[in-house]
Amino acid sequence: MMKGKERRTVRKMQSGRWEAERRMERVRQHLIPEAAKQLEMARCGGGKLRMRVDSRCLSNYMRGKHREIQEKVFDYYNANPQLQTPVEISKDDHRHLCMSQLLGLVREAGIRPLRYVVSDPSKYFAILEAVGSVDMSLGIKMGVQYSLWGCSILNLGTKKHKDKYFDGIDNLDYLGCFAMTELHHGSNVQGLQTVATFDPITDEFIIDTPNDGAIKWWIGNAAVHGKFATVFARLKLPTYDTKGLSDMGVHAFIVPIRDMKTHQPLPGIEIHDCGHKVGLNGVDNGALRFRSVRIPRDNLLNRFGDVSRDGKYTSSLPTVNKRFAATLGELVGGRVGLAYSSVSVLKVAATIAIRYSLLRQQFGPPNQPEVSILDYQSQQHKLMPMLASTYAFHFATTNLVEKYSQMKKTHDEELVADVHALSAGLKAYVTSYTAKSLSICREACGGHGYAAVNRFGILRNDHDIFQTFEGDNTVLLQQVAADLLKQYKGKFKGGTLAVTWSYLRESMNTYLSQPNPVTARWEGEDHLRDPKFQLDAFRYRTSRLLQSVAVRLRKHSKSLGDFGAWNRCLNHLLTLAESHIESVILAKFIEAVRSCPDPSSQAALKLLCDLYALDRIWNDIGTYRNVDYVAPNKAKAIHKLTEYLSFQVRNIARELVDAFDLPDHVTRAPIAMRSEAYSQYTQYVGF
Ligand SMILES: Cc1cc2nc3c(=O)[nH]c(=O)nc-3n(C[C@H](O)[C@H](O)[C@H](O)COP(=O)(O)OP(=O)(O)OC[C@H]3O[C@@H](n4cnc5c(N)ncnc54)[C@H](O)[C@@H]3O)c2cc1C
Repeated sequence: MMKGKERRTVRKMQSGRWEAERRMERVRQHLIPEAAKQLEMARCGGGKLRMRVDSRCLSNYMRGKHREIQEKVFDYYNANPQLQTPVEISKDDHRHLCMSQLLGLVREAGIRPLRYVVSDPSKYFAILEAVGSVDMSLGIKMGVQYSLWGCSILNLGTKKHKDKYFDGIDNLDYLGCFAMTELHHGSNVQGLQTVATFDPITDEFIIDTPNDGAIKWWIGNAAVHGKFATVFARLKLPTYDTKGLSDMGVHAFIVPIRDMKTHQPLPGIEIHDCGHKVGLNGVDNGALRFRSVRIPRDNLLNRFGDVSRDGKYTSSLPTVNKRFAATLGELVGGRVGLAYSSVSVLKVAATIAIRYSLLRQQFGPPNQPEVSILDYQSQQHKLMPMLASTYAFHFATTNLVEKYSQMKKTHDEELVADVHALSAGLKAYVTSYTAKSLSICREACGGHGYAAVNRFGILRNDHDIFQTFEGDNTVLLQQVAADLLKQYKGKFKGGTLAVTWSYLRESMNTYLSQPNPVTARWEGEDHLRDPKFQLDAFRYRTSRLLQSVAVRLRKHSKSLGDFGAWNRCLNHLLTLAESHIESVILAKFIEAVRSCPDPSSQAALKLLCDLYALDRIWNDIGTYRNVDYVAPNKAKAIHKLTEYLSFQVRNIARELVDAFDLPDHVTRAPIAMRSEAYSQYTQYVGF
């Protein structure tokens, strides 16, 4: 006699098998003949589709070493319903709630982010990611306090600043802002106009907003909560003859903006609210104007340049440009955090869209049950390459975080350059991809995707600005392209290549030769799924773009000058940067597949990795065709295989999103609940 539990297990297995059979029948008869053939093979022992994924096992491989603290964050907010952000909330209430959420995390849950920034940055980013899943406004508010205000003190200041401010920042007594952007200048930081003039008589700096264009704008934490701001201003020093002032370039200064007791703006400081935004309304962005605000000389964050009591300037770095680069270089942490958090947004969105697409049924063969919308090839085309990209980005950004942590420990110069370019490229690429995907997910969920409670609208509005702040994506991609060109030129001068670009060393010799007409025709599945073919294809494209843009720039600079030539080739340069970043992402994904110890998880990851690679190649098939890297028959085979891999991923899609390990109280959308999704949705509406 079977016991109750055994009976239930057998019933479950049977129903699972019947469901699989039913699906197979539907596929065979109506949907995808090619896929049906494969299913048939599987049944006859071909085994191709017998992929079993243990989502726990895969999740363990993915989750990284800081999952515990993320669970602490999730549990804390889950246990405090008053701290959960409702779907409808006014701007003022949202700001207030967001502040309470942050205070709760630090003072009740006892999480001290700034300590982790110093001791273990990857743990800090894990907290930031978890907090952003609770409410993106909270993630950004925390980022402003710790990644921007806190890190400006840690990275641009010296010991005296750390000693004075560390604890207050960590425990939120010293809420602060990062005041770089002005009304007239955002991306062009060297164009900032706020001035800090040294007064040798009083041993103070005088901070001034010389015109309306120099009003600090968009400053997070400024409108309501901030007590301090790190203000970026042009340092002006009296000349030796004391008849004029010399401009030493942009420097950072600590400026108290509100009274510690009364919380009123301090004399000379005018603060206004930037108002209601498209998203992130839990963050109080404000505008600041300074009128002869005096701060002690000690408030200059003096790691890269200092002013002595008698007004002399000293720096270990020889030029304004070098000091400026060093200052901005220290601020990459914010960018790393955004890239990492953007992947987390993509995971939430993909989970909601895929779970719902598995649940939702529309139409079907005559006289048979309706099919799940994820069985439609078009739905697979929308969501499966996105799922593959989410995995790809997960490994790439995890690696970025590790590199950043290592850089902070070693201060190795090569690593610093590498992290700088990589964080710019990944931030730009991943946030753009996520922004587009959020709209695709909304649409993939039809009308119910439009209900605010199902989250796509809020996620889309909150995340959209990730493409702009911490460096506009178009501007960041240009930094990547500029770095590639620098490496390319260096190579010809006999220099070495930074780690991330090291593949170019080979590319100069191999990839620039004409494509091989024989391999251009190879279309076998084994060849197309060979990581070597995939990486070669990505790298070939990057190397070609790099070489051709270098030639074009040289040609145009003769008549247009450097600035004009750069602008003439700008779209080409952006394509180059994206191509390079895709190569880096693929290389990391391939490495992650190879290192996975569990065979079934490894097989699932390999499938995703192939889909990521082939989908990207197909996406840019025109380029490959134009240069005959891929012959027509091969292009067709790539397309067919991409569709087929999407179908295969569909079969394990549930397990793959489960492996993201996002509890229902984090995804929150009723349509994506693991069970009773429809009834949770109807309950929300009031039935
Ligand atoms: C919600 C929010 C919060 C913010 N928080 C802060 C904060 O706390 N502190 C702070 O200092 N700042 C903050 N900012 C400002 C933010 O960092 C800037 O908006 C950002 O750096 C972009 O600058 P910009 O707005 O001047 O855009 P612009 O530089 O004017 O860009 C506008 C457009 O021009 C294009 N463009 C600009 N330059 C080039 C170029 N060289 N080549 C090609 N295209 C170009 C861009 O791609 C973009 O499409 C925040 C902004 C927002 C909206």
